[in-house]
Amino acid sequence: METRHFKNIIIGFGKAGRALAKSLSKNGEEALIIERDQAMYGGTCPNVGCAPSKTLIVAGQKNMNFSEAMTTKYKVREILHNAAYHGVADEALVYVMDGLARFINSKTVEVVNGENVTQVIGERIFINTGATPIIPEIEGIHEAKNIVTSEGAMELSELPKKLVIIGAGYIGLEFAGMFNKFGSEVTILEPHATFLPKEDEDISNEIYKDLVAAGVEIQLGVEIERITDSEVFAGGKVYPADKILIATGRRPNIKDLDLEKADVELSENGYIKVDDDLKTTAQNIWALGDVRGGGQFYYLSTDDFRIVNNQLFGDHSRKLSDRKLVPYSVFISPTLSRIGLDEKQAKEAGVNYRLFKMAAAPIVKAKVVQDTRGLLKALVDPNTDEILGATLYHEDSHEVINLVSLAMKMHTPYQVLRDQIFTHPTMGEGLNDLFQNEVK
Ligand SMILES: Cc1cc2nc3c(=O)[nH]c(=O)nc-3n(C[C@H](O)[C@H](O)[C@H](O)COP(=O)(O)OP(=O)(O)OC[C@H]3O[C@@H](n4cnc5c(N)ncnc54)[C@H](O)[C@@H]3O)c2cc1C
Ligand SMILES: NC(=O)c1ccc[n+]([C@@H]2O[C@H](COP(=O)([O-])OP(=O)(O)OC[C@H]3O[C@@H](n4cnc5c(N)ncnc54)[C@H](O)[C@@H]3O)[C@@H](O)[C@H]2O)c1
Repeated sequence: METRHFKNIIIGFGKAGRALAKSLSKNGEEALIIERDQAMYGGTCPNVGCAPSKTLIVAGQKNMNFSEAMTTKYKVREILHNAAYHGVADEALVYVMDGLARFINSKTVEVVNGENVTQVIGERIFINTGATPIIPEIEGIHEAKNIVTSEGAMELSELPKKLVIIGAGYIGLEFAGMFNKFGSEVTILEPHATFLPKEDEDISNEIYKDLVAAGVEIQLGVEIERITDSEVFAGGKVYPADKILIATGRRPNIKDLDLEKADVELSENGYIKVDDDLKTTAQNIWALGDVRGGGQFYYLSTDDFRIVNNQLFGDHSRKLSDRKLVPYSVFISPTLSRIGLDEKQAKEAGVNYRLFKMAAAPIVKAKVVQDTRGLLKALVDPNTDEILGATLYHEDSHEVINLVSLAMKMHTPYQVLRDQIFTHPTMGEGLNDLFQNEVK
């Protein structure tokens, strides 16, 4: 068996891994990046995650039909896939190896590619293997022919007439909105009795109302009993389906890694355990991105890269524990975006706050784009005037939330956003209005 030595080995071609490979090369160090599937060069986001799903969502909003949208998605995916691959593989000191990686010990990794097995020995090893859909144990799920995950749902050659989605999380809601826009009859089945339990009730009520008004059926508090090729039995009812999308969360890709051989331990929730430097329990091994838990977002994988890169080539000041504010956006229509505390959390934590709240309808840009749905909320610290959190449910909120996020990070008093000059007409101007609308 061939054995090769590299100073740095990266397992998985995810966002953090490819950014790190590039940086290592730019800093004069050799890096091997191992990927089990050539179609996944670049990882989940450009190939089967964020980018293709958002391309389809936007295509639907532009009133493309399903087939046109799919053609567009394939084009965008190819561009992003190639850019991700060449952005790394063309680096002078980066080597790409195809195959499934598994540990032999904490310095040695075996890479299996069909009949070929290569051993690679590395001084440092970085695990960036991402996550994969959870398929829950529901009777019939493994036999039923029309089951898809998010990946399969974005590869369909025909629009399903009736789509049943199991799970009302990020993927469930985004795909519900998307397929509904293309013309599918969509039903979401969710065992949790509360819709969007993490959000304030006034926000989740608005979203529920808008999805139902668009034609999405949402069944909450239903236990999924059984699945056949064309039906889902849940909560004592039968839901006919041409396709059944399983959107019940994603688990870390660790099954094939033989982590115990490298003394890499897992945390209680089953993700790779890391310290404040993203080091695992093995001193020469790090874990980055979805595989280590802590929020499955592209931008957190990017930020994990920044932490490790700062250790290797910076002043080692950047720590995981510094990451206190993480915004998120759910790409339904309109988009839900949030950062920091909402009212529910503030009350639970006994945090005093001033509440600012307004409907999206008065914002001029909302009228211009003829989408006046939505609600904006922000919490402000009564002592410091700093923003404690904001939930924005409106057109383009995924852009506006980044302004609020920056203001919070810079400890900017809310009056700055209230009085800021924004260009017109933009949804950002809504912040001028929001911070004048205190609820007393
Ligand atoms: C449908 C969908 C939509 C999403 N939308 C968004 C969004 O809008 N915004 C957002 O921020 N996030 C979104 N996400 C989440 C986002 O895609 C992930 O958080 C992010 O891509 C994780 O990247 P990563 O660096 O952890 O690894 P990944 O990009 O998942 O890469 C891991 C790579 O490792 C490879 N691999 C695994 N095991 C091995 C092994 N043993 N040997 C060799 N290679 C291996 C895999 O094939 C894969 O290419 C979405 C996810 C999905 C599924
Ligand atoms: N806009 C974005 O940033 C974006 C978009 C898509 C995905 N993602 C990432 O991908 C991850 C995975 O998304 P997801 O929607 O699969 O997971 P999720 O954790 O967001 O939602 C899973 C849903 O499935 C339900 N569920 C769990 N087990 C079930 C079962 N056995 N039967 C029926 N329902 C069940 C849960 O109650 C929950 O509502 C997200 O956590 C997110 O981090 C992000």
